[in-house]
Amino acid sequence: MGCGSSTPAEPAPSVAPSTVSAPANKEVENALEAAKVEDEGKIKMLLLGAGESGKSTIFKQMRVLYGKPRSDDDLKMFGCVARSNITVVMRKLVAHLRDLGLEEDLDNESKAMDVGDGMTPRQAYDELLAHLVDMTADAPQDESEVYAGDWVGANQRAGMGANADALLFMQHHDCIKTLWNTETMKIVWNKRAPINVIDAHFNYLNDIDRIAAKDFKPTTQDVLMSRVRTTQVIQEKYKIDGIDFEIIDVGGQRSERRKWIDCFDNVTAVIFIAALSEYDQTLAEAKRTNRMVEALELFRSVCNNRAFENTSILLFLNKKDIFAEKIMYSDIADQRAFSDYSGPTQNYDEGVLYFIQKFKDCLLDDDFNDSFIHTTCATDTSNMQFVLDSTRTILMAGNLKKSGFLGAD
Ligand SMILES: Nc1nc2c(ncn2[C@@H]2O[C@H](COP(=O)(O)OP(=O)(O)OP(=O)(O)O)[C@@H](O)[C@H]2O)c(=O)[nH]1
Ligand SMILES: [Mg+2]
Repeated sequence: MGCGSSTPAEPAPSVAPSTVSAPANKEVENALEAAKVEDEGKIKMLLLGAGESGKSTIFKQMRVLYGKPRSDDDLKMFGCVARSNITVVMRKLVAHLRDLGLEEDLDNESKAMDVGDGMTPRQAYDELLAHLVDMTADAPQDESEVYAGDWVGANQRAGMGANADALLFMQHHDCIKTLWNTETMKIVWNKRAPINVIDAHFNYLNDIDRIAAKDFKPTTQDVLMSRVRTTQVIQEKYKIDGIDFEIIDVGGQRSERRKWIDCFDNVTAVIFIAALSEYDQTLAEAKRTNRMVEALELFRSVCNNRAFENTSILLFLNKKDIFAEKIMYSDIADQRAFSDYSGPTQNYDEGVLYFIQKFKDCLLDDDFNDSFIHTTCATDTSNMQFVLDSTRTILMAGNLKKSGFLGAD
């Protein structure tokens, strides 16, 4: 297989025949046979889907459920990423507050508050606008001073951009907290669809003090909620109940998809992940394209790809938690692409069924009729344990042939 990987596959034995004696030849044959048998018993799962659908989160859950605990070095990197994620989301929200013309609301809120010696929401907003959005403020404080005694600190593995944003978080977390806790910000949050923020970072924003603390050590949940765009094919191997599993994660944004084809060989199952909650959002990389429309098109092309003729295809409709929340204030039928939705508003079950049908409509034949589809929350370990265990059982039984699965959970 041609995938680049963080955990390279065992190299297949290869020796040029002309240089090998007869007994050695036998050894090579045996080794090749052993490798083939090992490969045949192995279950190879490929995670596919558009950007931000949740592939890497499921990849991380495999490690939580079946792999080794993270090293401190890993956790420091994720700590740095989590802090930078907060700066990214806040930068977008502050700019959006301005674009929505809500500064006056913030002023009114500030006037009605008695903050004593503390800062008003308007002051917090002005500071964030200068430092995070317009970059009109002075150069930041010395990094070593900010990170003195900090467990996470700066982290080379997180990359330059994440380090710069994590530093901004450490310098302005008081302002971020003050502004986040305003009524005006609640309005901005509910109008976030056009600005493509990561919904899971809502939880980070509600936990600023812990994340800014010098002894902050990311929890498993923090790691699962952290966001780094995948730009490399990554694979990991697990032995579960004596069976070898290999799971492959790829980048889902448009520019990453040309790398997918290198991973198509000998795949037992494709797990296609689509975010249910993204029906009212547009792509990060193409602002005019609805994310759900993109996911449907991508699903169509994956299911009808000849490379997967003999491959099981499973569909995970992910981010069900965000979908459940969003459906209460963002109507499916308000989206041009889904104006044919005729079910009741604010109805989770009807909304899910509608999108399941949209995915089924992508198939040329009815092979998928027997299939199982899971609605998932990739950041919820117990939900993923249930889903991945049943996926595993079905794949191991070998009774999934070019289909997916449909199971209410
Ligand atoms: N609330 C919630 N957040 C989720 C869920 N699944 C993923 N996320 C979050 O969504 C963000 C994007 O998820 P990723 O796993 O990085 O998405 P991806 O599909 O790997 O994206 P690319 O690497 O760009 O292809 C992360 O911050 C996750 O924590 C979910 O079911 N619920
Ligand atoms: Mg990813």
